[in-house]
Amino acid sequence: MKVTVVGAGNVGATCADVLAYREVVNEVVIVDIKEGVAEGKALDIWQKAPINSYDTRTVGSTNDYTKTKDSDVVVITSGLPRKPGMSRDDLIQTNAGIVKQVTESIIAQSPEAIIIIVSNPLDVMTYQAHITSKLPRTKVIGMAGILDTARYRAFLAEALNVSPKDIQAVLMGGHGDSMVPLPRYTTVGGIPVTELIEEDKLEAIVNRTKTGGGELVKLMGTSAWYAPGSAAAQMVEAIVKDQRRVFPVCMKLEGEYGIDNCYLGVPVILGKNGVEKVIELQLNEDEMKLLKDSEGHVREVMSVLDRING
Ligand SMILES: NC(=O)C1=CN([C@@H]2O[C@H](COP(=O)(O)OP(=O)(O)OC[C@H]3O[C@@H](n4cnc5c(N)ncnc54)[C@H](O)[C@@H]3O)[C@@H](O)[C@H]2O)C=CC1
Ligand SMILES: O=C([O-])CC(=O)C(=O)O
Repeated sequence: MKVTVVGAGNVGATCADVLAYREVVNEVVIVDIKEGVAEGKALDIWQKAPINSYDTRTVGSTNDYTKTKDSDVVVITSGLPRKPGMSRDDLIQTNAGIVKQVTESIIAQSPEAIIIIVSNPLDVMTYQAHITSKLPRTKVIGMAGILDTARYRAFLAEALNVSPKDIQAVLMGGHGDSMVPLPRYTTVGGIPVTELIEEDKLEAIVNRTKTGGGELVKLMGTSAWYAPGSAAAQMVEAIVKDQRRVFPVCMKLEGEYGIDNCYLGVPVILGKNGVEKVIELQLNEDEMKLLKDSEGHVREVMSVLDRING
C-alpha cells in the first residue's frame, strides 16, 4: 500500500510521521512545492526509524508527481494556514488554486486514489477537490470531524478527570464555528455525559470546541498540527486496513439529512472504498436547526468558490 501526503508543512509532516511510525503502510511519499523540504522531512522521518523501530519507507519529492504514481490514498494538506485574526474562510482565494492544481497532478498519476482533504476552508476545499477529481463522492472526503470530536473529548476528559479513551462522541456540520457537537450522542464509558456534568459546564465545553482551532491560532500564531496530522492518519489507517471505523467526515451530501449538494461533516463508516455508508441519525428539532445553520454557512462559502472558478 502506498500513501502520498501533499504539503510537507506542519500538518503534512506530522501525518507522514504518524503513518510511518504506526506502520500503517509500506511507503509514504511526501510532496511539497518548496525545493528540498519534502526530501528533507522524508529523510528525517526515515532516520527516526531505527530509534522508534519501524520500517515504513518515506520518500520526498519537490513537485515531481511521478513519485506518487499508483497511490492508494492521498492526503492533501498543501495551502496557507491562518494567522491570528483570520477566519478559515479568508484562505479560500489562495488555497482553492493550490488544491485544484494538486488534485489535477494527483489524479494524473493515481486516478483511483481515495483523497482526504485537510486544507482550509475544509468543507469547500473538499468541494474543490471533488469537482476537480471527478471521483465518486465516497472517495473525496475531508478531515475535520475526527479533530473537532477529539478536542471535545479532550475537554470533557479534563473536566471529568477521566481518560479521553472512554469518551465517545459525534459531531456534525461544517468545520467552522458553526459546527454541531451533539451532547445527546456523547457517552463516558457508556454513560450519557449529561448524567455526569452540569448543563452550564457542558455548554461551555461545546462552545470551546467550536472555537478550538482559533484558540490554538491565538496561542501559536499559526494553526494546530499534532492533532490534525494524527486525525488525517487515522482516516488513512481506517481505509488501508478496511477497518470500517465510524467517524465524522466531510463529504458531499445527496439528500441525507434532507440536505442536497452541500459538503458537510456527517458520521460514516470508513473502509477500503472510502465512505462505505453514511449514517443518518434521528436528530431532534434543535439539532437539525443547528445543522441547517451550518449548512447555510458552508453554502455561502461554496458560492464564493463557484465565483473563483468562474
Ligand atoms: N481540516 C483541519 O481540521 C485542519 C486544516 N488545516 C489546514 O491545513 C493546511 C496546512 O496547514 P499547515 O501544515 O499548518 O501549513 P504549513 O504552512 O506548515 O504547510 C503547508 C505546506 O504546503 C506547501 N504548499 C503550498 N502550495 C503547495 C503546492 N501547490 N503544492 C505542494 N505543496 C504546497 C507549503 O510549501 C507548505 O510546506 C492549512 O490550509 C490549514 O488551514 C490545519 C489544521 C487542521
Ligand atoms: O483553525 C485552523 O485554522 C486550523 C484548523 O482547521 C483547526 O485546527 O481546526
